[in-house]
Amino acid sequence: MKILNVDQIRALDQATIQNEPIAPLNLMERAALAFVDWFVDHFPDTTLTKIFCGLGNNGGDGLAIARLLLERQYPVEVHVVRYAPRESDDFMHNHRRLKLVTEKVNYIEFSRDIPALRHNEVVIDAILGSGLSRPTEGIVKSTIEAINRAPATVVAVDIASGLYADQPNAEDDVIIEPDYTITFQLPKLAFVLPKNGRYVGEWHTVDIRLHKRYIDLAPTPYYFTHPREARLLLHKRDRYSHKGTFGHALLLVGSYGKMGAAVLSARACLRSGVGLLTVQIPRCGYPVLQTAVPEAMCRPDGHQYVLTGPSEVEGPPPGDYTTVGIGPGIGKAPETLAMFRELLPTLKKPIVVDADALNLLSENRELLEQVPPNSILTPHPKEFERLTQTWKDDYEKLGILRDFAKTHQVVVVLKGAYSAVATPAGEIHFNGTGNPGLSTGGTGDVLTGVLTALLAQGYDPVEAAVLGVYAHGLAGDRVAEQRGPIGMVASDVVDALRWE
Ligand SMILES: NC(=O)C1=CN([C@@H]2O[C@H](COP(=O)(O)OP(=O)(O)OC[C@H]3O[C@@H](n4cnc5c(N)ncnc54)[C@H](O)[C@@H]3O)[C@@H](O)[C@H]2O)[C@@H](O)CC1
Ligand SMILES: Nc1ncnc2c1ncn2[C@@H]1O[C@H](COP(=O)(O)OP(=O)(O)O)[C@@H](O)[C@H]1O
Ligand SMILES: [K+]
Repeated sequence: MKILNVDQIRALDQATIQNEPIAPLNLMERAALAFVDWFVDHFPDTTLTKIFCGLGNNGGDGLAIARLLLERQYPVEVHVVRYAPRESDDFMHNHRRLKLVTEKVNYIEFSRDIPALRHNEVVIDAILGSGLSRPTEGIVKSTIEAINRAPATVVAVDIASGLYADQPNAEDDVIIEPDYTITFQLPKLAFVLPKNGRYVGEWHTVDIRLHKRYIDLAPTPYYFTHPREARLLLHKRDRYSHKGTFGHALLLVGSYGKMGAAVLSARACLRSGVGLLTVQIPRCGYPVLQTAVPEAMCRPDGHQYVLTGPSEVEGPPPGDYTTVGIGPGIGKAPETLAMFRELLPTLKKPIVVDADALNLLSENRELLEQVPPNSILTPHPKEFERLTQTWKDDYEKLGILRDFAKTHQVVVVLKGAYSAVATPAGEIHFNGTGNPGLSTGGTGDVLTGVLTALLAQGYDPVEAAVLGVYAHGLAGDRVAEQRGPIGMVASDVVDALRWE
């Protein structure tokens, strides 16, 4: 699903109006109806609903929503924040329509006009939408502050008032802090950026049938992975397949004290459909791995505690495996760096690079050029900062991320809430699965195993990253559903992986 910028959203509205064709007022009615359909599914008709409207089209939406809820017998109060002398045309039309249904429309010009808000009430925020062009001030700002102080549940129409859809806000901007944002047709870039968490809440898109052809043709580097899109990436298994069909992966993982990372990545790799798995671990990990992961073959390293490369047992060179996953738990010993330095030029196919292997790249930047093209790098923000530079805001970070993936021709999974998969072509795919329960040691090692398995099965690296990140997050969501997010451990995530 595409993420478009504000200019494109405006053009998309116009394209819909001209090509469908549909009158602007009817498009607003359709938007209001879609919002109301969601709203009545979530709040009973006894909910006292206070709708705050601005004077633009977001306010127009709010007035239409008020009328539609009144028709459905909801107890509704309308409060228009009168911050300017002029209203938009569609605001005026909806104002007239609303007046046919109720005489009671309140106007907020001064702070004393702001109504009291209680915990069992719902506030609908329709003050400002995607037309925001400057920081909130005056009575708009005071109203937003009052809403944010109140214990009521807040639902934002399209986007929280005061939040820019596609550019950074200033630290001191006053912005609605909604519980929910119900947005029209496509998500906004602002919704998936860490700084904005409290200005978005739980967000949902509602379909208002905007012009499909315009959306299909609109150029954008930003995408949000819809569950349907993720499922389409999944390869079907042939009836006559055999274990050779699904690749032979080599994981280079673990060190003394961090053998858990090796076990987690190996188990996740097996649970993600790899045909055969060999794991090279320092000698001290041999009994651990053979016991915890009997399905994997083991290549004990010549070194007792860290990876050095040469193995005690015969085996093909790493370049002969279908793919290699390296990093979880390996540490940064000089011997391990030497191994990494020797290994990289021998690899020709895409690999997965995580954790300390990424830190080795940051500290030895010349190695970056040796990483096979289209490899998948999976940094968390700190690791990514070490690989690149600091950023002043989330938007600058996205620019750095796109540049890095393009310059080095790699796929980068920047992990966290809404993990971002950056492609060598400069696109970014945001992932919506996962929850804060995943913020616990080892879940990243699980992701490395997942991605290594997908590469081994012949997935295109971008598709592997998008699908793997999606499935990993979904596994976390299954665990959260069953036992709650707090106390989830990485092994639970492995067990909850499903490929269907
Ligand atoms: N155009 C369309 O066909 C549709 C638009 N829709 C709604 O329209 C909204 C966008 O409407 P608008 O473009 O009118 O935008 P807004 O409703 O955000 O209002 C913009 C107006 O407010 C002013 N303004 C901007 N920042 C301000 C601030 N900080 N303080 C005070 N005034 C400020 C602007 O100068 C402009 O006059 C969307 O968010 C959505 O809710 C929906 O009805 C769907 C269809
Ligand atoms: N709040 C969150 N919401 C969704 N996913 C999260 C959240 N916090 C962490 N994750 C996911 O958990 C994983 C953590 O990886 P990482 O930081 O490398 O952990 P570790 O190094 O301990 O294995 C990543 O896949 C990340 O996207
Ligand atoms: K709003």
